[in-house]
Amino acid sequence: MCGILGVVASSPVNQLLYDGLQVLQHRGQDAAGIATANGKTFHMHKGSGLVRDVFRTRNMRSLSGHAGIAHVRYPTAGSADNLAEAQPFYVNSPFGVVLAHNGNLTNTEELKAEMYRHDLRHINTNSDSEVLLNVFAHELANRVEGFELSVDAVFEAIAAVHRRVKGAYAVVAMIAGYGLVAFRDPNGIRPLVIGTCEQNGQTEYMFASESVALDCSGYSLLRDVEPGECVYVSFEGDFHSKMVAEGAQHAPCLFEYVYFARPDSVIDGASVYQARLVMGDMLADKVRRVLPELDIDVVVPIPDTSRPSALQLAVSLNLPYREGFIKNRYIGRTFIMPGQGVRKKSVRQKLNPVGCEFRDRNVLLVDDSIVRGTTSREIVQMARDAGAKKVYFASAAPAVRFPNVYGIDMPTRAELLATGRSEAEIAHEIGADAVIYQDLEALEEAVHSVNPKLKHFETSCFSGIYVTGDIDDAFLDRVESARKKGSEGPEAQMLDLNLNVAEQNLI
Ligand SMILES: O=P(O)(O)OC[C@H]1O[C@H](OP(=O)(O)OP(=O)(O)O)[C@H](O)[C@@H]1O
Ligand SMILES: NC(=O)CC[C@H](N)C(=O)O
Ligand SMILES: [Mg+2]
Repeated sequence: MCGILGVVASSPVNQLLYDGLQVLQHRGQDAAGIATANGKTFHMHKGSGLVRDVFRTRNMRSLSGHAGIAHVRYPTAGSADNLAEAQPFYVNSPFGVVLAHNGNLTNTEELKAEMYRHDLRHINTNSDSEVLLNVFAHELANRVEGFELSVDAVFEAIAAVHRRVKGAYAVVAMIAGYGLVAFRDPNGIRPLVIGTCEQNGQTEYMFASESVALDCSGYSLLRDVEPGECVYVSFEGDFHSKMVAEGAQHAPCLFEYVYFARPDSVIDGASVYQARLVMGDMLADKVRRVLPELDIDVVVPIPDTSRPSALQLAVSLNLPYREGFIKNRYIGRTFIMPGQGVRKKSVRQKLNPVGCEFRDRNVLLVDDSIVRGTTSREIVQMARDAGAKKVYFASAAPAVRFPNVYGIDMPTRAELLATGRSEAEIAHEIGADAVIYQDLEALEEAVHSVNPKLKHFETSCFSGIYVTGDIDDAFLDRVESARKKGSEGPEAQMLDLNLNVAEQNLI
């Protein structure tokens, strides 16, 4: 899950973008980049690592201009350590276009072949985002009259992008000399909000993956970019928008509410914090049903993300809530780290038990989700080592049994703890006395209750139902066999998919 930002302002935006990226750091820890527009010139700097490590003063100075886009990366295509896949991406025709993308395309291989054969465009990395940029640039070039670009041409180009591209994409892009474009896929799987701020007698616009970036930058949340909508803000600050996708149907990703987004963000009109509180209430109901004897002395959250749900669960069950694990504030999020080895090591570095909360007690550990089981396995053992009598483990999300193909690195069924296992087997696997999962209907209801307008969700990792309608067993099998062949990380998968394209379409 990456984080994206875009801004059209009336004064330099380099610091604004840097500060905004720091607030979105939880969405991607592998690489960061900023591109600014100054007249018809783009300035860009990107690198591997955290935001604070990528930008030096000299880099910041070179990022001049009153408009810009920015990105923090959590790779789901290509590889984690390939700097060439850090974003934004740049292409020089037409006009010069830069683009930053959150999500994952599901027809990358077909598009890549089309690019090569019909559009005569070269794609130089394994990133789906570079493909997306080139589709946009090609469709834009087809609509340029003389040397002028009209707003309608931008809208038509994005309409054509929606016809060609499948999967999840929330995007900010800039066209040199013209303006900033923001759009979201027709299902609105990935989030994108618009904020405004009055400065120097002008309305400034900011686009961000999460509203928290607006709050911290002094912008007010205006609304979300609608699924299938295209928003265009000229560098002079003129705002235009149009619904350009056919058959858009809103189905935001449920996992944003479970794990990815910061709790202080509002996504698609639903407060993530409130949704997590309701998840806690609903999970408490489930715990009551599964453990009617309720032989629990204390509720302990697994920091950070599960805290609001765990707190509300404890309130609902009338049980003490205790911070039994202390989190090292200098270690990042474990789940989005590349490589199982580093993820496993990081759990122990990140979380340490407070002995007195476990000794001779029956504890209910609460996490937002169990994916690979990296965290839960280690945590249950730590609780036992600290002297717990019984260890129950509750998850505010249902069992994750299916790969995610829309921008979360859960590519194979084999690496998901819950695939092919009953709840008793999962409990055995992580060493817990029992595991209690939220029901999917309850999770959907939790988010729906916070914004009743949200009726459908992207639930594939729990349900196996893929909203874009183009994912079948053959697709998943291909991803899985690519992953099996290679080492860990999305790299092997994408390399293999590209080979498939070469075999099927090009040679
Ligand atoms: O079953 P797993 O594969 O371990 O994945 C699930 C865990 O990973 C995440 O924590 P993470 O450390 O990434 O971030 P957090 O501090 O925001 O909870 C999530 O909150 C779970 O704790
Ligand atoms: N998680 C994401 O949004 C990833 C964006 C893009 N697919 C990449 O791998 O760089
Ligand atoms: Mg966690």
